[in-house]
Amino acid sequence: MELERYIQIRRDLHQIPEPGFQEFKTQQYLLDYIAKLPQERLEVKTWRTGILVRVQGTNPSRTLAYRADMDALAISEETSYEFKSTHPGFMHACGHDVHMTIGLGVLTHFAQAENAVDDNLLFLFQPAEEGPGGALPMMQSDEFQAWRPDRIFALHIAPEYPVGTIATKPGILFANTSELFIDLIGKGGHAAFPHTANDMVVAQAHLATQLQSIVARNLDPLDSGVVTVGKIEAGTRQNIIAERARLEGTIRTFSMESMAKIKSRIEALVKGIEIGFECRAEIDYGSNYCQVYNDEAVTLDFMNWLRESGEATLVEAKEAMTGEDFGYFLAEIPGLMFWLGADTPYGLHHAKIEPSENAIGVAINVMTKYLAKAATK
Ligand SMILES: CC(=O)N[C@@H](CCC[C@H](N)C(=O)O)C(=O)O
Repeated sequence: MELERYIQIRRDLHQIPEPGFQEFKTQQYLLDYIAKLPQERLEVKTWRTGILVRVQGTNPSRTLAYRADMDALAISEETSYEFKSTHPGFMHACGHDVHMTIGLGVLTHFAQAENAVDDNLLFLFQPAEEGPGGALPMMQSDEFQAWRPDRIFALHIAPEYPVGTIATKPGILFANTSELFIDLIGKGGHAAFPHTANDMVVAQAHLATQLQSIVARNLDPLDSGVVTVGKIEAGTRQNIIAERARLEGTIRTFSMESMAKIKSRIEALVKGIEIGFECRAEIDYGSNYCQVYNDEAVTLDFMNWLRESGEATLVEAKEAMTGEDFGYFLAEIPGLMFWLGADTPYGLHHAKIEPSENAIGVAINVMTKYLAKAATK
């Protein structure tokens, strides 16, 4: 494997980050690369801005899939890279450039005649993982259903683990998620006459603080949940009372009961704000992802193989409050997701994150060897 070649691909992809369902340049870049591979056993389809590539097996009885997400985040990059994003305000800050590169690396290996395996292999390049969610509609598409796999695998870079480490576990790995958008609509006015207005900056500040009481006071302390407000917007200038405010956030839980409980508490608190501040509120839960639940048998097979082969250092992962629409694939198809050590001091979604590119070689090696074993009778 030529690691330099894949590092260059990752850098190329890093420079063209695009938001969900707008991955046009990314899709073209991947298609151009795929077109240069030996085509004898390849079949390629596009679905919206995504791509499906099937590598025909020599004696197939099933199909094994690897899925990579494609979209980027609305973050202004602050890395030390010379190959920074060329799309102002957007950045691959969640490793999807790395995930796609690994997908191309594994695909390149199996496209070579000498590396043919018995079963079919399917490579999914999926749009819109960060939102609004590409996994569910991709799964429901005719393109996917015609090639529906029997097993499915995905990985996610993990800043906190050293390169050469893979962390996973059977059962729940990532949380259920729901986006959260709350609009508060009051009455604007002159800054000097607050008694004639309903100030949505003050209402929003109360609400943002109250929302933090839900996990602390309404959830069983032995359960886990997150309510994060990541963005607030209000007002137009310093001497005008704001007529509108908007809070944007996300909810995370490990059970649907806790998700329902948190949502009902949000609704009660928002009602209280409406009454207390004589305003109107609108709540929108945006896109919701189901938990990432790793199939027990498939995960234990992968973990045992990794332990025995020594291709990477295996760590038993803990559940995380991250979300992933890959959970939709796993709800129907046995498979697993794992964390790939990428050793960077900045976390996912940080403007300075610089995942180690050596992780690319580790993952290509692990996935080609594991898929070769799993797809050979
Ligand atoms: C791996 C990762 O970071 N995934 C995202 C998924 C976001 C889902 C949705 N847009 C939301 O915010 O609820 C994450 O933030 O965990």
